[in-house]
Amino acid sequence: MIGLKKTIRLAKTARSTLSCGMLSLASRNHGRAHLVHVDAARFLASVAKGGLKVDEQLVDFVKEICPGTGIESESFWSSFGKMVRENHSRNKELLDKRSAIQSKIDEFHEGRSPIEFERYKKFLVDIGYLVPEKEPFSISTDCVDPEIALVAGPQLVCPVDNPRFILNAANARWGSLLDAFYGTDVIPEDGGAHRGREYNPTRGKKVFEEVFRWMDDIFPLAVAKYSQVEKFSISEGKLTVTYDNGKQDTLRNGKQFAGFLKDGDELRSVLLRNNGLHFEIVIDHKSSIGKSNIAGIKDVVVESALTAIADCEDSVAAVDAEDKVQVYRTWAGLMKRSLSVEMQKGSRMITRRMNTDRVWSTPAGKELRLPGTTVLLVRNVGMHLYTDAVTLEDGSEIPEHMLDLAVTSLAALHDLRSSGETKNSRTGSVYIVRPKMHGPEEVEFVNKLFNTTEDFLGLRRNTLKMGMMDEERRMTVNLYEAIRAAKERIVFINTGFLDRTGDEIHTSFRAGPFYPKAELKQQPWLKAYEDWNVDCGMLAKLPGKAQIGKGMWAAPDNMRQMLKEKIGHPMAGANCAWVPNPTAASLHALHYHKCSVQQVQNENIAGRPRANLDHILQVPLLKRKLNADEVKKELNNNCQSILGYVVRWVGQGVGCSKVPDINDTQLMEDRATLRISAQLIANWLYHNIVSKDQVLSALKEMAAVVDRQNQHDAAYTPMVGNFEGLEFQAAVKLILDGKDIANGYTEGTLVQFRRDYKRGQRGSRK
Ligand SMILES: CC(=O)SCCNC(=O)CCNC(=O)[C@H](O)C(C)(C)COP(=O)(O)OP(=O)(O)OC[C@H]1O[C@@H](n2cnc3c(N)ncnc32)[C@H](O)[C@@H]1OP(=O)(O)O
Ligand SMILES: O=CC(=O)O
Ligand SMILES: [Mg+2]
Repeated sequence: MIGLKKTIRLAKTARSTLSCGMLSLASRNHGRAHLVHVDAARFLASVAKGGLKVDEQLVDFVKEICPGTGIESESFWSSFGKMVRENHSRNKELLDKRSAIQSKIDEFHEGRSPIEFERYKKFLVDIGYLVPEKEPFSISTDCVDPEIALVAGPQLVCPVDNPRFILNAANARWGSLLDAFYGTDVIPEDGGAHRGREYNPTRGKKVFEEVFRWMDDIFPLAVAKYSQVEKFSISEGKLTVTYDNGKQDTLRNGKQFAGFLKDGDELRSVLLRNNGLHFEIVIDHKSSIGKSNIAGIKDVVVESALTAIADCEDSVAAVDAEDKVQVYRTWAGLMKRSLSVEMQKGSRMITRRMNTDRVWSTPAGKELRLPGTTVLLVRNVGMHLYTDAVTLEDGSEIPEHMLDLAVTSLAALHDLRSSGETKNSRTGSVYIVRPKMHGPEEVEFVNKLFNTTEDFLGLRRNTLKMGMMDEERRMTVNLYEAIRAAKERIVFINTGFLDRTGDEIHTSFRAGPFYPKAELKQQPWLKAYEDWNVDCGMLAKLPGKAQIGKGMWAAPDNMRQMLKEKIGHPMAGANCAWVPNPTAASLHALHYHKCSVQQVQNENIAGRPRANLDHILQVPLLKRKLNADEVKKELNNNCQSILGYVVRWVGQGVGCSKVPDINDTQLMEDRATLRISAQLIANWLYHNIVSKDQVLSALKEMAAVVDRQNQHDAAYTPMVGNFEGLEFQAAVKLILDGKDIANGYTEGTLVQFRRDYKRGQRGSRK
């Protein structure tokens, strides 16, 4: 604990004041005096490094991960300090520019309805929102792993502050298709095929029927069906199947046979390949599942998530040095491949670690080695977040993304420098996803920070690759130029349609009320935005070097619907699309077998006219009258989602939750989905579709529902009876202040309330 005397001494010497655990420091910026308020305990527990004040937990952590990277911690802080000092003002300038542009747009719309389109478009050019496009170009990114550059497949996203989940994500390269069908709603539970605690053979039979149907489709046999196969064997480098009538057959396309494994004379595994993705038939006649079918198939394992994003951003609640160290330590554990978790699985304790490579024999008898893990990318936070884990000497917080960039890159040196057989990147790259950038100028700035980071970590130029989220409206409309600004290191453009929807509302907030959430998705802007992203990616020649990616399937329990619909992503020309968990990755992988993305890109997309920018700029304003029931339902639904998510964020530090909507559909909620819900209600409030009283009473009504949903969670504090509590108040603020919160981002509010919550907890522990 910090001594009171020391605190008071510092308060005096720094011409500062101390109140309620907060220290107010007098500071000057660009010649102007201002007060900086900092958490006294944190400020005093920080250490001077590189002209900054760094929380000692972070100092210790950096010391801990430096050995093996070739970087000394002192030199790291000194270079990092220089980067921050040289760039924090520019960061602020760019954020101010966002606000200035937004104010002009607000002014444009205020009191003017409907939008005069040509005038609006010209105005966007005049204020620098829409920038002119320059001459054609192609990206030149090199040293990209094939999982990103060449093979299309699912991309899993996972909060990096949860070691149990993130290890699962790293290992989600391979997943059991039998389990994916058995354990989800893909197979209906009627006709005795229910899921239960014990294995249900009726369901098991249906699972096999369904899996064989997919195999017949993807890896057809020349004559008959997989359900009729009694035996798999290998002779003279060829796969032979023997049917139950004794006849023999082989694959219609022999090239799909990629490898096998034998135990003595017994065939144990048959490996098939299609569109660069693998499918393994595991054979064991003695296993309980193997006994249930004539061919002795114990499992069908599919190559699932080729890549996974370890998320430091919207699915994570990291508000201070303690949380950031947890995030970074887990990422470092992945980069060192040393991360492990002792965990209870059923009635057993197990240790989860990262898988090693998998090895088969090729048909020609050579070794075939395939990665056992996904290629990991790390998503840093956006430019608008500031952290108190490191401050300038005057106590003001530094841009958190700079810290993320430097520390996640430092940790990744363990992978780059590793001489081990199994590496995250076999081509010597580090993959960093950058969210919420608003156009080329910001990309250029971030690109410069990448250069600086490479320089002080001693990395070859463009080792640090950039994944670029296309999730802000100003980013979308200037995407081609944004890609150009990072053309030597870009490895993906991904349509984060959730943030993008939130920004769609916030940007044109004053123009009028927006459609309810479900209808918003049906409006022309969304399809135009999705197509435009693919078109810009094709024009800049991403295929073969980088991914064109699509967004999250946010209903983790609706796998049947996902299996039906998410094929739309590869069919639209996307090399990857996001899934919320490993099972979804195994199922979504089937889409990339059915659809060759390369073929779609070459035949359907290359050369087509680019999607229409005018459609993207059509603001999806409500064009019909909503009745009272519709308003109430939408209001309740959004309040339920907001509270269900916020209550765990503020009270438990959980950044991503599964929250039931009003129809009892479990939805993945993160900061981006929160942004949509909060912005929509704030927008309706502003345009008098709902009143403040209606909002507050809906929140109270839904608080009771959310309390009930969480009643079995011992760590949960109910909101009913505690409406003054931080959890409830955070939700209120997100809506009531939604009009004025920069870009409608939720993180500032969440962080503030979570920090207060943690401070309160620390106080009560004293
Ligand atoms: C807009 C955007 O930014 S989208 C990107 C951000 N969103 C995400 O990253 C979503 C990630 N997904 C998740 O966090 C979770 O799946 C949630 C919160 C949606 C649901 O979590 P839960 O309710 O705990 O999941 P559920 O009970 O269905 O499954 C838990 C099991 O699945 C695994 N799992 C769930 N999600 C993931 C994941 N993303 N990666 C790896 N494993 C996962 C867990 O490890 C656990 O298995 P285990 O017991 O063997 O460890
Ligand atoms: O980050 C993803 C999104 O949809 O937002
Ligand atoms: Mg997002």
